[in-house]
Amino acid sequence: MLSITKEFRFDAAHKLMRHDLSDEENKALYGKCSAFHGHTYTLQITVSGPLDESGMIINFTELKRLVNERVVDRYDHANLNELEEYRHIPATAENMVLHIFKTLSGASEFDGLTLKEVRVYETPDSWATVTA
Ligand SMILES: Nc1nc2c(c(=O)[nH]1)N=C([C@H](O)[C@H](O)COP(=O)(O)OP(=O)(O)OP(=O)(O)O)CN2
Ligand SMILES: [Zn+2]
Repeated sequence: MLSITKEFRFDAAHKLMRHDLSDEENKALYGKCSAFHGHTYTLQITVSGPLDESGMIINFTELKRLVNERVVDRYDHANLNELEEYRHIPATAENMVLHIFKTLSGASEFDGLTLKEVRVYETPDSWATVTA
């Protein structure tokens, strides 16, 4: 199977919390991560599909425009807890990758293609993956 992958980076802050818990309960559940802190996230997007007349699955430039518009420009230098999608669920790597996959998989730019994998690295050695 032929696929292409493009990688993005963004800086964002968050604290892990559940709104139904007190500060003490969040501290007990999430430990140090219940305090505000930041990450330089890495996001990898993998797309498969047939080659078009230009010899591409999708032009990297078009993929960059789409992912920046839908995700990176919103997330970079943001407090993730204030974004609509994480107002009611914790901004864990798992929830982020699920949301990003859902957001991008509906994009018309991927018509006829398959969004194969989305991966979010919270740190260089910790990541979450959704695979189609
Ligand atoms: N399954 C998950 N576990 C944790 C998540 C997560 O999103 N999914 N997130 C966190 C925190 O956000 C925390 O910032 C990262 O924790 P940790 O890996 O312990 O952070 P370090 O900075 O110590 O990173 P190293 O990988 O050890 O360098 C916690 N858990
Ligand atoms: Zn964190």
